[in-house]
Amino acid sequence: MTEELNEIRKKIDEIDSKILELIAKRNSLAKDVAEIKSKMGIPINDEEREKYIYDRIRKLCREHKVDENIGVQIFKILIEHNKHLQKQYLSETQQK
Ligand SMILES: C=C(O[C@@H]1C=C(C(=O)O)C=C[C@H]1O)C(=O)O
Repeated sequence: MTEELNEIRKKIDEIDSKILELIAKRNSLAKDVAEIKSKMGIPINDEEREKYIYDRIRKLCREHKVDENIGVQIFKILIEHNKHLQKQYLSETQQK
């Protein structure tokens, strides 16, 4: 029983590591996006793009039988954090 639980927890730990790796990859794109937007003179926030992402996430949730609200909540955190990183990057680079 305990061995089986440990095995399952090992799998969960591996999945968590992969999720974190992907979050880091997503975050790392913030600088590139911010750079391009700054050059183009367009705002960091893009509501249309966010709507597209949320609609797509809802669809993926339905396909994978994941609760849509959970999916949207997770991506809200990721998107808000990405915008924060973009703002942080621009304020750091524009000060120099
Ligand atoms: C990354 C972008 O900037 C913002 C952050 C987004 C995200 O984290 O996916 C989406 C739209 C923008 O509000 C983008 O415009 O693609």
